[in-house]
Amino acid sequence: MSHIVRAAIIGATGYGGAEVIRLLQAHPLVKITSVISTSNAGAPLADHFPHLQEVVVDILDELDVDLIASKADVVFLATPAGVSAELSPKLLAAGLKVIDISGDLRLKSSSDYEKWYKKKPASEEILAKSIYALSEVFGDEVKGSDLIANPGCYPTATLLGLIPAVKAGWIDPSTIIIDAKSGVSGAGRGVSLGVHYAEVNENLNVYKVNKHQHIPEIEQALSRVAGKPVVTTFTTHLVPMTRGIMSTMYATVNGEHTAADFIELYRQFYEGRKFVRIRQEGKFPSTKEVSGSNYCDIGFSVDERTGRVTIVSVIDNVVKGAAGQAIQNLNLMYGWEETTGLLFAPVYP
Ligand SMILES: NC(=O)C1=CN([C@@H]2O[C@H](COP(=O)(O)OP(=O)(O)OC[C@H]3O[C@@H](n4cnc5c(N)ncnc54)[C@H](OP(=O)(O)O)[C@@H]3O)[C@@H](O)[C@H]2O)C=CC1
Ligand SMILES: CC(=O)N[C@@H](CCC(=O)OP(=O)(O)O)C(=O)O
Repeated sequence: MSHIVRAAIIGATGYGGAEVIRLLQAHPLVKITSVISTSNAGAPLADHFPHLQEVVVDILDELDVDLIASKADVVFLATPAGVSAELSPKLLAAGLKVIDISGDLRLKSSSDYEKWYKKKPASEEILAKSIYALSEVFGDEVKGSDLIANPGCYPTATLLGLIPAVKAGWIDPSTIIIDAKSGVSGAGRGVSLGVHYAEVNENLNVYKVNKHQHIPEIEQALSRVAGKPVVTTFTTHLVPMTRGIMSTMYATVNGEHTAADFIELYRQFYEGRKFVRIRQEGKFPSTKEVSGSNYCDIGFSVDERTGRVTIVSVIDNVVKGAAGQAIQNLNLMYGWEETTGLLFAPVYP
């Protein structure tokens, strides 16, 4: 029988942190022992998130590494870029396991991190130690590790949709184009003009064209799987909805593979992995069909006229794209069944 693992959440007053709390409170093998805020320590968490009143330990702790180490075994960082690069080494030195939901530890090249995030990178030692934990693909490396770089939201949807085909050599990686769309919660709880209701409602915005920080993350993973450098075109759009990511991907098919062939390839690749669901031929997923859940749903079409495949992949950005996958990785880290505490159906409608 497993012992109960004690968890602390840094960034508990943000969307990612709140979702870690919501999901962990139902996890049978974890107890939340500390919720942490840098700007509101001593205040009740319910002041920020009334929906969490009486759900967990309510008073926000300050960010003090020794205090965290005295209360917890594992720490989730749901913090802005730049925080984990500096904080992770201290947390590890205090004997804690670290699961970082930010982008700080995902890129193995510190110069890429500096270029795309415009922040000071983590040390080479920390970058070498962190495991890029796209659970269904690199999950074998997670067990027993103590430093997890949780994948980004867009990369999760995109990579789960592309990797089986790239690995099998069924698509030409140099032809991949990714058209991605996100709900507004992906931008976090902080208010800015770009997420203002009047700017987003009944509007469709393209943003960070050829400048998005997830481009090097997607290319890093695709290059690893392809065994050669891969560059891609990846474009993001903001959609007037709260949760959800849809990544629509196009690539030239190598050889003669039908949509039915792709479906079979992906079903085999993800066999036994409950959180990736492959649609039947002619069926495509919508974001609402995974909302509030840890599922990633994928559909296919092959156009015989162009020789291209269209792959559509959807996730909930805050669950599979952040907190849910982080808990899936916690499960893998401790050698538990990866679905523990996560097998709930999407919220529909
Ligand atoms: N939202 C999403 O869908 C996804 C987000 N992510 C990533 O997860 C991270 C968190 O995102 P999200 O929750 O949306 O962001 P939010 O802006 O909603 O929350 C971030 C939280 O970080 C805390 N914080 C700010 N500065 C510091 C600091 N210097 N040290 C410690 N904590 C700090 C703040 O709380 P306080 O001031 O109380 O300390 C704040 O509530 C980001 O790196 C984001 O890019 C990744 C995947 C998906
Ligand atoms: C809608 C929206 O603004 N989404 C954010 C997602 C940010 C994110 O998740 O950042 P990291 O994965 O790099 O931590 C964006 O596109 O930048």
